[in-house]
Amino acid sequence: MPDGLGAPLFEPLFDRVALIGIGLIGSSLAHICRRKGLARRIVAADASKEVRTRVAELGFADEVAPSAAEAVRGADLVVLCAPVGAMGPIAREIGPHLAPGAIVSDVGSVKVSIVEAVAPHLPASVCFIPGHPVAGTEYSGPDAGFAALFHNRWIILTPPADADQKALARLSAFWTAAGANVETMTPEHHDLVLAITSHVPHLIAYNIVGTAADLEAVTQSEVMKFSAGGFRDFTRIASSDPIMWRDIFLNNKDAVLEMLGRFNEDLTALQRMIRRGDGDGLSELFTRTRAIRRGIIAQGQETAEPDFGRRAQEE
Ligand SMILES: NC(=O)c1ccc[n+]([C@@H]2O[C@H](COP(=O)([O-])OP(=O)(O)OC[C@H]3O[C@@H](n4cnc5c(N)ncnc54)[C@H](O)[C@@H]3O)[C@@H](O)[C@H]2O)c1
Ligand SMILES: O=C(O)C(=O)C[C@]1(C(=O)O)C=C[C@@H](O)C=C1
Repeated sequence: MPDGLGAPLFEPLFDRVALIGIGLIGSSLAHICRRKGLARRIVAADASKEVRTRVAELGFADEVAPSAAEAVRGADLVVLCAPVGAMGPIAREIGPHLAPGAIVSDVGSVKVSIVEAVAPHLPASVCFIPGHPVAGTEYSGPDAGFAALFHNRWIILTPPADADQKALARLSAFWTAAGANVETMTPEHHDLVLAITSHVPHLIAYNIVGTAADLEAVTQSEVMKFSAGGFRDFTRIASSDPIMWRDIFLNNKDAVLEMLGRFNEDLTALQRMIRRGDGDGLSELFTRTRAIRRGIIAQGQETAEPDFGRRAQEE
């Protein structure tokens, strides 16, 4: 049955793509590279021996390198797919082994701190174009990836002002062929936008699930038994990878705290409406928020019942 991802390219866009860190995102990139013929050779590296063994078993890479330094040798595209806090140390390791002219990118969920941590370790002969696919699930690890993850999702690239335009076009073509829509912006703006659209929502989910877990008047079995709708959606988000999210909050501190300040002010206003019995105020806000959800669906960013490969994972 056709998978909706289109035919493979006639010519691969890259000779050797090195993916460093093979969890959900790294393995999804390997799958789509293979599925669409984006690279002549896909090389995988991961700090964990267990993960390297599993990647070799799963067979979605042509080669599993013993180290990141080995993986990047001769690569014309290197994509760092590790947790945000690991990007700087990886850049330090691979810097001396990068091929001149290589494009180096990443998929980290924050951008300013990654640019600061990675750029100083890269030689002037490579082109560093940071990136962030706004696509994911609550699952992690090399078994979690699937080729359609980026399909019809955004990839945000944050090229430096003096970035090589040919390299930018080549990386954009790579993501477009992977099914994504490309947008460019500064790292600072990226971090502010993602603070409100992704980071604070995750913090709220972690917080509400933690609050429910700590209640004395409602038992744990009641929380589980009556989690049919809203709370259940929060538990999905709050089951996301702890290391990944620890690193995101530690590395997008200013923007997250700024958005949390705004969130707290609005929450206080809502609290007041409830206390004062301001039904008009509540329904006016809820009408506005419903329109936002409908706008997202109309843009095709969300389906009524998103799956994102979850069914396969849960079986
Ligand atoms: N999960 C999502 O929804 C999502 C979406 C978009 C972007 N991101 C970003 O993508 C990156 C990867 O996320 P993921 O969900 O694939 O994580 P994951 O936990 O599934 O996989 C991360 C992998 O990186 C490896 N790793 C850790 N340190 C390393 C190092 N020093 N060298 C080499 N490998 C190392 C780990 O062993 C693991 O296999 C993160 O920066 C995250 O912020 C995640
Ligand atoms: O769909 C989910 O489970 C996600 O949390 C994906 C999500 C997001 O917040 O939208 C999470 C982190 C990423 O950096 C990008 C995407």
